[in-house]
Amino acid sequence: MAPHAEESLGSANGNGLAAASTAPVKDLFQVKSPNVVYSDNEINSKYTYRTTDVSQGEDGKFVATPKETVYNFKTDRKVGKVGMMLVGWGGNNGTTVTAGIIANRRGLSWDTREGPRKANYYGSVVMASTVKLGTDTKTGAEVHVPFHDMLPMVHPNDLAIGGWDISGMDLAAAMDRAAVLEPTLKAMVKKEMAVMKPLPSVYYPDFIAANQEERADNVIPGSKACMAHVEQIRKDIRDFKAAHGLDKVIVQWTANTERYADLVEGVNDTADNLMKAIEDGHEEVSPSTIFAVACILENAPFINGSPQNTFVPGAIQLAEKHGAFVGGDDFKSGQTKMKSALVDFIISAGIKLTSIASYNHLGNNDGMNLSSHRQFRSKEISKSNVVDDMVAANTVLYEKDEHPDHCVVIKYMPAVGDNKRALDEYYAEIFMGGHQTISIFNVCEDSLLASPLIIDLVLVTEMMTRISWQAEGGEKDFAGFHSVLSVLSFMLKAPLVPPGTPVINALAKQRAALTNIFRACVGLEPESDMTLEHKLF
Ligand SMILES: NC(=O)c1ccc[n+]([C@@H]2O[C@H](COP(=O)([O-])OP(=O)(O)OC[C@H]3O[C@@H](n4cnc5c(N)ncnc54)[C@H](O)[C@@H]3O)[C@@H](O)[C@H]2O)c1
Ligand SMILES: O=P([O-])([O-])O[C@@H]1[C@@H](O)[C@H](O)[C@@H](O)[C@H](O)[C@@H]1O
Repeated sequence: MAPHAEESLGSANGNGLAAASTAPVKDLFQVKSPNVVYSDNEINSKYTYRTTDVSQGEDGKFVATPKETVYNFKTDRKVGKVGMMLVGWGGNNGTTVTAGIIANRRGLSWDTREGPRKANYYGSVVMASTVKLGTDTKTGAEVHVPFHDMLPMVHPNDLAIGGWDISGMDLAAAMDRAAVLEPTLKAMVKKEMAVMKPLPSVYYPDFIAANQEERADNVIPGSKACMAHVEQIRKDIRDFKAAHGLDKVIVQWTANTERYADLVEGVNDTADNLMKAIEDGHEEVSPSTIFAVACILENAPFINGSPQNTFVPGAIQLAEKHGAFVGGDDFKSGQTKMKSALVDFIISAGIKLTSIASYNHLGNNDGMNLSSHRQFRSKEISKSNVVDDMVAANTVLYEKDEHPDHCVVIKYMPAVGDNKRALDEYYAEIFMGGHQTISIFNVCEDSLLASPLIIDLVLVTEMMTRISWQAEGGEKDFAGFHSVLSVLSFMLKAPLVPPGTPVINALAKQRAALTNIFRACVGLEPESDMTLEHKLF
């Protein structure tokens, strides 16, 4: 039985899947410390953040100075009723994640040719991974807890789900079109999904491949930016929130990859110019930026799961101005997720990676859209930049501006459908003139890897709306994290970061940042893995 019992099943209708009634979640652990105070509504922690300031003297020698900053973190323990609205809801990812949540909520099992399968959240770092809490006082063994239990988080089974699509197909028919899930599972969720209808969306043909036009039968009138589109999307969000009695809505772009928008001074360089460009119907304002602006104005966090530059500088400035959360870009599901771990291992092992060849082919609609060069170019950028920080960090192996050869190839092969074939070759120089070649062949249903990321992005983003911070002794009152949620980077290929801050792509560092920020909210130190208790005795 799913954690949230049958009687909590929400109904499905044209507004989408209703939220389930949230059973109160019990704490799996409490921290016993003078720096942590639990009340019914809040967890308050005092956290000493320890870093090292580095300066370089005239003689070129570094001087490293330990630094301590004390923060107070406040976490609202009330989860409330949460909705997820997907742009591109009728696509492979949108239909798959919706069916997956219904199956988990109902605790479904279904037959496959390899035997019975049960609903699960595998591939979700929040729902299917654990975090080391500490060491057992008696046995010295490590104690791990489910990531989801680190803080009071919303459960995906309880999410209300809705969204938009330029294709008006109902979710059951769209799930069939996606051809991702087993027929036995589809049959079990078909009835609920057949009554779910995507809301009409904005469609500016020049931003996605021309081959997408045939499915665009559910569009809001107008083929370029206008304020009426912004207001319609804002109204859709308000109506969805009211229809399901929600406390908040998180919106994600899982629609087609768009071409990059040109960055034009006076058009999308500032918040005011972007708003004026929308008023004026400027052709460089994309549908995804229209959604971003609408969500910012509606204070609904907006996450971009595709690689295009939705967050033009004016959109970032608008989010900062309104204190609204944004995040992106491009779900990091398979080939790139592996690359960000493998490159980190190779280079941090002192092996000189000199060439990365990344090829994949797939036959789903995403692949068809990417068969158009301008849309592929958006994806090529997000898939290529993922090694930059790891290379730049190793000045022993690489001269300044030296980096491995790196190519990204994506081909559309309809026959394989959603079952993406990814082939990678990593070529490296090793000791005394030797070479190492690592070849990887990775087959996966792309949407089954991306759907758990959509869930993680909602869960972590929603959690971030309930965490505030204050510098100890500072005049400023408690405030939210910066509008650009770089803490989401573990789920994204091209992490969006606050302007002027570094981009971290190394997968282990991204996960550590996420888990250690959650640990700080309950007053726990980062996990150092030093295990001195097992070395100094
Ligand atoms: N593993 C993955 O599946 C994966 C990984 C990383 C990124 N992505 C990105 O996620 C996105 C979705 O992937 P998918 O496989 O679900 O693609 P898909 O083509 O199956 O679904 C996209 C949906 O968006 C709809 N759409 C297009 N323009 C729209 C608009 N302006 N408003 C509303 N709906 C619109 C389409 O009709 C379609 O139903 C793509 O951009 C893809 O590059 C996917
Ligand atoms: O996440 P990842 O596996 O590196 O990259 C994937 C690409 O390889 C694939 O071609 C594309 O269709 C998916 O949208 C996704 O971006």
